[in-house]
Amino acid sequence: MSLLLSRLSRNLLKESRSGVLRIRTHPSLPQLTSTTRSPKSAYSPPPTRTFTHPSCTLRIKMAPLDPVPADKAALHAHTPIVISGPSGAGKSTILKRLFDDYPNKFGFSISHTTRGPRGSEKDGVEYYFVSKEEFLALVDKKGFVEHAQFGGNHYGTSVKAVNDIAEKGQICILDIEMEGVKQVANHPTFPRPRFLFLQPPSMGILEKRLRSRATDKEEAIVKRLHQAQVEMDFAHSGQAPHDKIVVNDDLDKAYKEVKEFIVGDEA
Ligand SMILES: Nc1ncnc2c1ncn2[C@@H]1O[C@H](COP(=O)(O)OP(=O)(O)OP(=O)(O)O)[C@@H](O)[C@H]1O
Repeated sequence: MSLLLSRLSRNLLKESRSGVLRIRTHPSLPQLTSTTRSPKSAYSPPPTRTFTHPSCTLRIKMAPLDPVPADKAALHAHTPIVISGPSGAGKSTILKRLFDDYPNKFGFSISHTTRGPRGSEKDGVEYYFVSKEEFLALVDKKGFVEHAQFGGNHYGTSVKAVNDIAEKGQICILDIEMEGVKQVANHPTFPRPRFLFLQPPSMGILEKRLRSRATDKEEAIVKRLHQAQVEMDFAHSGQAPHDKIVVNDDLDKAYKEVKEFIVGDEA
């Protein structure tokens, strides 16, 4: 029986890696029969597979790795760009210029959230509004390229939402913070995007810009500066996936560098 179990676990390992069930038993072993209880919807818990052998019954929860397949051809043709950098580094300023210069070339993916809609927000427009159970089921299925929890609510960028942009023939721009960057870089199936880090010239200049932006209270500025140092340390740690670091000192110069990185020959 232990031989049977070890064969089963080896085969199940193969299945969980490939997402395809392959049960190959040794000819000397009794035939195994299996049945699957399928999930009711895309967000339901994973199916259960029951293996029956004359001496025992094995019930295993299947958790396929890639139930939300990435459209690799579209993502290759329109490779998403992950832009990150400390708050106040100038990401929005530079992206706005880029979108103005290249209307229709870029798209932002629609995120999922477990928070309720506010005001006139509509499902599938500002966000996909889902329940916590639906969100966590998608997390289990590796359906998010990155996700996080803020203020008791979950937020995430789904593989499908990024696919949708690439399938429309646009480059998806993901403006995300450090933990999200790590998740995207380590996603088991999502094709590697291109990573750009926007860096302020110095912490002193970043502080000045945050203060003159005048959108935050003192406490928030102190928090942002602390986090900025963490992000800068990560960016220069040798562990970061960044393909390019642009220092945003002179805005025109920084924009030119970002543009060249993102649109290449078209710049
Ligand atoms: N090169 C630059 N020189 C001077 N000021 C700049 C430069 N780049 C951006 N700024 C200013 O710095 C402030 C912060 O920029 P911005 O809001 O684009 O940063 P951000 O990285 O998008 O921040 P957040 O992550 O908080 O959204 C803005 O007031 C912007 O006008």
